[in-house]
Amino acid sequence: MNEQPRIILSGGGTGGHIFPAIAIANEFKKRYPEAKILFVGAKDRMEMTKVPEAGYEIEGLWISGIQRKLTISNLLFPFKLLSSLWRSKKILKSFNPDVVIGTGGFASGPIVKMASSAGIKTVVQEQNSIPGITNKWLSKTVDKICVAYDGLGAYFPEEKIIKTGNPVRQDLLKIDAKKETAITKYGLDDEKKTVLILGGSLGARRINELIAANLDFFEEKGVQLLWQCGKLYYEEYKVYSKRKGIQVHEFLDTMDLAYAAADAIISRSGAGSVSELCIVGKPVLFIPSPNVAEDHQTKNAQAIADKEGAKVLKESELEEFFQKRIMQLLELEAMKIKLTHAIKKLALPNATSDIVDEVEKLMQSDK
Ligand SMILES: CC(=O)N[C@H]1[C@@H](OP(=O)(O)OP(=O)(O)OC[C@H]2O[C@@H](n3ccc(=O)[nH]c3=O)[C@H](O)[C@@H]2O)O[C@H](CO)[C@@H](O)[C@@H]1O
Repeated sequence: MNEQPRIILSGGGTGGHIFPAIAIANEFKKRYPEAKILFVGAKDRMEMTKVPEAGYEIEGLWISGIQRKLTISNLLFPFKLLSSLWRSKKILKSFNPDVVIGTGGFASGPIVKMASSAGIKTVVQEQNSIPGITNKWLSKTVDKICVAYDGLGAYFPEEKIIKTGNPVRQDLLKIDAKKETAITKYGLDDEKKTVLILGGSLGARRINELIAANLDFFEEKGVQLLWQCGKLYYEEYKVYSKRKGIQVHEFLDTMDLAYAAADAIISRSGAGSVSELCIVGKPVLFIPSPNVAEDHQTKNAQAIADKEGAKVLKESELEEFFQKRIMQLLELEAMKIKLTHAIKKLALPNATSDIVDEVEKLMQSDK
């Protein structure tokens, strides 16, 4: 194959779409150090900082999602879409990619669509068991669709689907040897148990409220907290970092170390978080977001719980069961062993490499 493939990656809005794209880009760079890679995202969204931090260039489109209510942003949507399609055409013409890969989110719609209609090879990667609007829209015209769950034939053309799993950043694949570094990095007490709290890439209001209401409980139990509260909530919650044994972070940039430090993890069940937690293999309590399309986070979490790989609590059950469940995860040795063993079995650690294999095959084909 050409040693200098030209690749456009596009996905964004939330970390769940950005980090898979970065993992794929890194795998390409490993295989083809001379590869030319460009990201395309949405102006003002998380990708505009996270992608340059990962060492890649990004172009931002004027695009946003459609909300379910009447807003100014919705009224502007047709104009944004037209402007983004036009801008995408220009980007494709000047960058001249061999392939365009979309990892979901509204940011990826225009560029992947324009690439398909220009006859450029295209792939989308769907992280969830129920696809988002953008990938459904793109599925008719793209060449291949890499998925992480069975049953997506209900939404996508069956002949295009390849089950690969979700791309996970390389540094998360081996965390067992990193505990000591993690304890030093986060200044934790190695005599105490650590609970890591994750609200997905943007943070979760209900989880933050729950943790704030249980700070005395954790202190009584001698448990320290590594708490990612999200950018939107940081101003409100950072004050709790003043308490001993509690660290509040807006966003964790070294997730490998955060996972390595944890004795138990409380997390939303976005697809990327779930895929990573299977690889990490620690006791997990999922609290799915009830505010996502077709309740897909509950499905993501339930798929793991059905195989006895994690515990799940709905937001409506937190009052009654939260304290009991989290202490079980920290204290019941037999349960901990059973859960970690079962969740690890569900890991698909070769996903990134399998996706890049599929993209390579497509690039070599006549289409
Ligand atoms: C509210 C919402 O719409 N959530 C969706 C979003 O989730 P969200 O954007 O939260 O994404 P995921 O749970 O899939 O992944 C979160 C990613 O952010 C990283 N991370 C998180 C916190 C942190 O401090 N540092 C950090 O690096 C994690 O390591 C992981 O790679 O996209 C997912 C994948 O399409 C969907 O399944 C979720 O339903």
